[in-house]
Amino acid sequence: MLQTLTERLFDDADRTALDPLALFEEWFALAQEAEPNDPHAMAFASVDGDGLPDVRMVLLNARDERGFSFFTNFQSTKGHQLLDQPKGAMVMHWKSLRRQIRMRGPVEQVTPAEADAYFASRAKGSQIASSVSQQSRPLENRQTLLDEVAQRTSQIGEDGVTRPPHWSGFRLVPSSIEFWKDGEFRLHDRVRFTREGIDQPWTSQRLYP
Ligand SMILES: Cc1cc2nc3c(=O)[nH]c(=O)nc-3n(C[C@H](O)[C@H](O)[C@H](O)COP(=O)(O)O)c2cc1C
Ligand SMILES: Cc1ncc(COP(=O)(O)O)c(CN)c1O
Repeated sequence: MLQTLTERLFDDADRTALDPLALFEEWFALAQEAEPNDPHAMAFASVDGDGLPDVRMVLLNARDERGFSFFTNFQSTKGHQLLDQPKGAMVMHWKSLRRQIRMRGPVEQVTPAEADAYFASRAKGSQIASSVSQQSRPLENRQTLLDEVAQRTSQIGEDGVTRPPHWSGFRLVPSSIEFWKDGEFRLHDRVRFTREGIDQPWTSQRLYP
């Protein structure tokens, strides 16, 4: 009988040839079926200049062998933190599945072409919001934001919205990926994959829960 990747993941006799990115896809597909909303939401942690961690939710965008990306304002708090210290960690927790995936690693910027392509695919309202929002900076009141959006909307008219140069994507290049699945009486299953670099092989290890 054909085993799922997850069955092989937690089968201690047979884990060697497993690709954590393929496992991610298996779990993410289940999450897309089961989660009531935002299966692609992830908490993303960065550190500030004092080494104090910071964390917020973002939406996972593209993912491939290069890493896992999300889009944001590079002038936001997280933008400054990640430009200054390009490393991060993320966690996705799917309550409906009782499963968690964590990753850590260096962070790089997506290419301008990738950012342009994704920005162009977004709803015009979201494009305008991203071009107006001075994300993470003080806002006097909500009406100010609404006025700025209205002004930009009438300026743009029927034209397309150009991606602001400070709105782009960060890509987490995982050096570790951990899979966690809920078990009875807290006897959860955990397996962590690590690698020395992006072109190095993954090795895996079961961990105490
Ligand atoms: C489910 C969810 C998804 C979010 N996705 C994003 C996102 O993809 N990009 C983004 O910039 N902010 C996103 N936000 C808002 C961030 O959590 C955060 O408030 C904002 O980016 C400012 O963070 P910062 O001050 O640490 O830079 C999301 C919030 C939630 C609750
Ligand atoms: C401020 C902000 N920017 C970007 C995003 C990503 O969403 P999308 O690119 O799908 O509009 C979100 C999602 N909640 C957001 O809140």
